[in-house]
Amino acid sequence: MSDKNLVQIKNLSLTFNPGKDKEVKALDNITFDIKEGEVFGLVGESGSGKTTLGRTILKLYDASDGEIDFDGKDVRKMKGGQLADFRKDSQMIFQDPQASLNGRMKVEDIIAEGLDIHHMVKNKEERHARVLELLDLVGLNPDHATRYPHEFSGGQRQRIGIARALAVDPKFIIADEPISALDVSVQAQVVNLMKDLQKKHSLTYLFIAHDLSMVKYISDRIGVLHWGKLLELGTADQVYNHPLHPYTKSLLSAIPVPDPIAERQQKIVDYDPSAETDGQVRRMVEIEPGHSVLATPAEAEAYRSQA
Ligand SMILES: Nc1ncnc2c1ncn2[C@@H]1O[C@H](COP(=O)(O)OP(=O)(O)OP(=O)(O)O)[C@@H](O)[C@H]1O
Repeated sequence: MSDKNLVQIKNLSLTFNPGKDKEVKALDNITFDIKEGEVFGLVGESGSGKTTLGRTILKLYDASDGEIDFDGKDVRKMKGGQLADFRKDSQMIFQDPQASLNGRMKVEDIIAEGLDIHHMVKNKEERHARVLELLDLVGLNPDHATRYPHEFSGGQRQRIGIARALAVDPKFIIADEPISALDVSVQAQVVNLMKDLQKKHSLTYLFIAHDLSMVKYISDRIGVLHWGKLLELGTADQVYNHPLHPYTKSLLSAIPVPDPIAERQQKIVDYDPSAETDGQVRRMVEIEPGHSVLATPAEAEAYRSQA
């Protein structure tokens, strides 16, 4: 991992349907950065704003406020050639490979779509050779190129999604719950593959999940999102093994324990979110090096004595 920030997000907010009945503050003043070559895990329960954050970083949604920089360039202002380069450099892997792969297209054409759009191959032979290379990279066979998505298992389909994302040599990948729809038995394989590819190709990931256990394994740092706010940010070890915010503690306590005896003793920590709406101003405060929590000055003091 380098010291350079590839992605910098500052005071990012997005309100859907502003001023209307259905107004939702999906992102609320979020600030963090992702270093080049880093795996940044983003966790939070359903509706916390994870997908919205990913899509806003990729300029698929327009932010209401704040800054997004990618490789030193202002994403919100990108257009023309600069936007086209950004669309190539940043790719997405989706939760449900069944829904995100066009069922009427052969695997070869699915994987090569980005190559065609960005004019990255000169002819059919080069295109085919690149597809075979990508299939091999994600652990699939050359004869899979001529098949359709429905002929594959969930894990294999996600490998196709990964090959499609990697085809255009991206720098940054947002993986939006890439293993949630898969059988538990293949989840680890897909995470391992993603980890290997990240190292091999010096990729930077934003890895989104609702469960801390998988994110902990793949991430360098983890951010915890709730109701559109980043509540805690730290290294995977800090957040997973030494959580500070009560919401993070609650999330951790809900992770299923595979040992039946331990499970009987497992105590779910309830979270009372009323503090989030008490009208007090909270900022991200660094409690120990690299470990920050959204807190009032008084709460920060309490966290400090706890850490
Ligand atoms: N296009 C949209 N228009 C209006 N509201 C939206 C839109 N997309 C998301 N929201 C709302 O924004 C909030 C955040 O949703 P988002 O999908 O980002 O959460 P999430 O953490 O990704 O959840 P999940 O894990 O279920 O995908 C939710 O209250 C959701 O209803």
